[in-house]
Amino acid sequence: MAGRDAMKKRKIAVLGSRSVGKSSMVVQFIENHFIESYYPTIESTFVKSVPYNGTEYHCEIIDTAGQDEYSLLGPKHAIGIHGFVLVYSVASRKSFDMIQVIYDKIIDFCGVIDIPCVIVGAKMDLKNSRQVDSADGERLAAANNAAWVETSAKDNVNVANVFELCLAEIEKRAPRSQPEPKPSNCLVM
Ligand SMILES: Nc1nc2c(ncn2[C@@H]2O[C@H](COP(=O)(O)OP(=O)(O)OP(=O)(O)O)[C@@H](O)[C@H]2O)c(=O)[nH]1
Repeated sequence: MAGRDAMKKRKIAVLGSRSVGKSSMVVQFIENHFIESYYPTIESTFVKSVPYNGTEYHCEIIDTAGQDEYSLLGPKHAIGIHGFVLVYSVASRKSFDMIQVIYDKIIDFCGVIDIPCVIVGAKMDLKNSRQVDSADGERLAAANNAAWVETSAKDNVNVANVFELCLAEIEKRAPRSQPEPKPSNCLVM
């Protein structure tokens, strides 16, 4: 009999400052094209079956509205999230600085010390306007026990890796004896 493992469900929330490229990254992953224009997101949910490590994962990817330091985590918005993708633009130091702020809000809200998380340096094609070195991104991820990758939705570089890394972070924390990891019950709005 095909068990639950044949199609595991995973909810992934994509968070970060405004205009860092969250929607473009998700749309490139789901629909394989790049959005040139900027349309601020309210919230969109996408689904995709993602093969990882010999298993098909039914991923629900929640593309959230851009965050700032005043955005609040509200219990009314809390839903079961298994993994977090925190996105900054390599061309915006401010968006990079927001990553720790968002990370800490999630940790505080969930009352945990560690979450399955991938930190993403988006827009790596913008070589001439880079404000964040790769080494800074790697250091931030290491300090927070998170995975890290740089991407370009425009050139479709490393976009699929983001979601594979996120599944890896989720699965790393899932006890082998239990079929489903406990959702972290958090969503930053
Ligand atoms: N050069 C370049 N531009 C990008 C890339 N990804 C996104 N952009 C552009 O950046 C702008 C913002 O992209 P969005 O994907 O809408 O950003 P967002 O983070 O979803 O924005 P919010 O909805 O406000 O949170 C758009 O004009 C995109 O075309 C990329 O990889 N390279």
